[in-house]
Amino acid sequence: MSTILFEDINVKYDKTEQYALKNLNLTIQAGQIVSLIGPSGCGKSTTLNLASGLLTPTSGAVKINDSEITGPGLDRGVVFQNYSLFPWMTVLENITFALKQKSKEPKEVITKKAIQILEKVGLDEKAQKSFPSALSGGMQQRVAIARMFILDAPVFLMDEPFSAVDEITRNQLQDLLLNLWEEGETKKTVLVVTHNIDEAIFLSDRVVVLHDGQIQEDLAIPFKRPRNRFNIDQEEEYTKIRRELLKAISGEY
Ligand SMILES: Nc1ncnc2c1ncn2[C@@H]1O[C@H](COP(=O)(O)OP(=O)(O)OP(=O)(O)O)[C@@H](O)[C@H]1O
Repeated sequence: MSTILFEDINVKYDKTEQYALKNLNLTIQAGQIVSLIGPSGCGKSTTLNLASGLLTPTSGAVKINDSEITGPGLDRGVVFQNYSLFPWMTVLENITFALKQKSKEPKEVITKKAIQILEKVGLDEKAQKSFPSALSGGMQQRVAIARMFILDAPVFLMDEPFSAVDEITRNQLQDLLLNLWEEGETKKTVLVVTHNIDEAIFLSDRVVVLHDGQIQEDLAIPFKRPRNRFNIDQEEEYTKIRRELLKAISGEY
């Protein structure tokens, strides 16, 4: 199990005056799902890119357990908004290619595992043989989620993973993510960037609101798992949390 630690982080991009992140201290406990939310430009993707190793902080350190992150690594699975698949490979090849990087098992075993996970996320043989461009956005994100789970990294990083799909598909993908996460023997540590308050509440153990590169609010989400979206939004606590987050996001404190 892996804890992600952001320690005294400052980030200033080249040729900019402002700091994108200022004195950020944040710990994502092992096995927790934490959402980052906040207005456009507040530093959500910058924070996620630090954890993925695509970006180095100007000062401070990002660690997984005791090890400082110095670049991308197989210990972190990543899903972006605009599908992280190789367009020149079929869906099945996208999964087997990823698995081959990690596993020395025979080709037949790898193919069998890939087919199993794709069936589990609801992609039949026809979809498996298709190229990503022939699939809907929702189906492509199913492939990206399948790949993330089969690679079995202890940390998942997701940048607006469901924002390009319609609301029904979005709900289905959230359920898929939570079902796979709950099934896991060792719980993955998940950091999700989203613009959607209801998504953040439904998925998360904690929701962190960023504002101008600083933490504005850090709220625990108390609802028991497994969650049912049609039950939790009836609870009084839900309305209270939603209101609190909305206020923090819009800068009314
Ligand atoms: N490559 C870059 N070069 C210069 N400035 C950047 C770069 N990337 C981000 N920034 C700036 O850093 C700040 C934080 O950006 P970031 O993308 O992390 O915000 P965000 O909260 O993810 O925004 P959004 O919700 O619009 O995706 C913004 O002011 C942005 O303009």
